[in-house]
Amino acid sequence: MKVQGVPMRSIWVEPDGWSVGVIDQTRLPHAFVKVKLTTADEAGHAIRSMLVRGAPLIGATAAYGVCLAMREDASDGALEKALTMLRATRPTAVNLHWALDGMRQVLAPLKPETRVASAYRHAAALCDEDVAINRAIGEHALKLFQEAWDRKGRKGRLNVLTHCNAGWLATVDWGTALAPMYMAHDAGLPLHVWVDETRPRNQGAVLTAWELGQHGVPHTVIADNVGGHLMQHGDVDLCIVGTDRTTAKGDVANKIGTYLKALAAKDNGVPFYVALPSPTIDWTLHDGVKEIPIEQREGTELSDVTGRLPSGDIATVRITPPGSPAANYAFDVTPARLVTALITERGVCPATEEGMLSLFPERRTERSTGT
Ligand SMILES: CSC[C@H]1O[C@H](OP(=O)(O)O)[C@H](O)[C@@H]1O
Repeated sequence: MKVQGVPMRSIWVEPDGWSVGVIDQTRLPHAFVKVKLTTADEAGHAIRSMLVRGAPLIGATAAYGVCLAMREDASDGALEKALTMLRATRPTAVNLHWALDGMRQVLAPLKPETRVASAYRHAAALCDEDVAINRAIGEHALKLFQEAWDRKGRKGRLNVLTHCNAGWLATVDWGTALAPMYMAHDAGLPLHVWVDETRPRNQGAVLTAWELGQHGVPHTVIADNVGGHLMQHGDVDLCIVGTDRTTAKGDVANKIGTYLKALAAKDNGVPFYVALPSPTIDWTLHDGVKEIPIEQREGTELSDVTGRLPSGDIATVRITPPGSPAANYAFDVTPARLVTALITERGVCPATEEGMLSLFPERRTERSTGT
């Protein structure tokens, strides 16, 4: 997408042909800072610290982390060490494991001296595939936006609610849940986006609002607990969110608070869509609530808030009493029964096993043979 009118992706290989450029998302929206990753450890830290975040971008960063590791030492031991380190960075987004499994599958059979070039080729292909997937998701979701606008009699504006950031900053480009927002806005559909602030890391208030503002998409930042009230008063025409891991039966892990939004949507008859790139499907899982690992992060992410002072300086302040512990669950699981439909790069389907297999029939044979 564009930043100050300049097209760019969220991750790129620098002109030196090997170091990896990313945007420091912990500095947004007050500063736009690019960071150069030069080692696998720096890539691992970028993921753990959420300098880069979002399931697809985590996968892409990990893939380039393997590239950086191979530059230093392309031995079998170094490959396994890098894969293990990167795999341990964050537990919930399955794209991380999908990307690393792919890098291992490509590199392990090769002679060490050929691994670096192959690693960069595969990482680049993974990024290009992500962009194509997200563009396709956007096009499929755009049709749902247009249907919602028609149902509304094309009056007023189309109010869409989203949670967290599933924009181009969470992917290599376009985003998943935000891709149709850009397309709808560019097509002239009078879209307005309710942006959940998304405590405690505030990916909505900080990242989604910044992205939409950069593209000129009308939006309003709201507290996480406002969405239900807006739905009760007919001010939300549809919800669309991203996902970090979706099971073979359509249970959706996403940023903490998504489940509560889905409950409110169900109670008010508001369509609740999940933008789902296929690398985010974990075909091995069936019961998301029981089986999807939920990341728990430092309590200080909840007890402390960082922002810009009137002086323009950036500061961090504590908002909780010194003695109060804070529990920081980073994701929750929305059961498939609360999801109106899954929007994948191959089209839209019900959040059911049969619905997903109808779009990914090759998985049917795997499941029947247990491969
Ligand atoms: C398109 S995946 C975006 C997904 O990732 C976010 O989590 P985090 O910011 O912690 O990486 C959130 O769950 C988004 O929906």
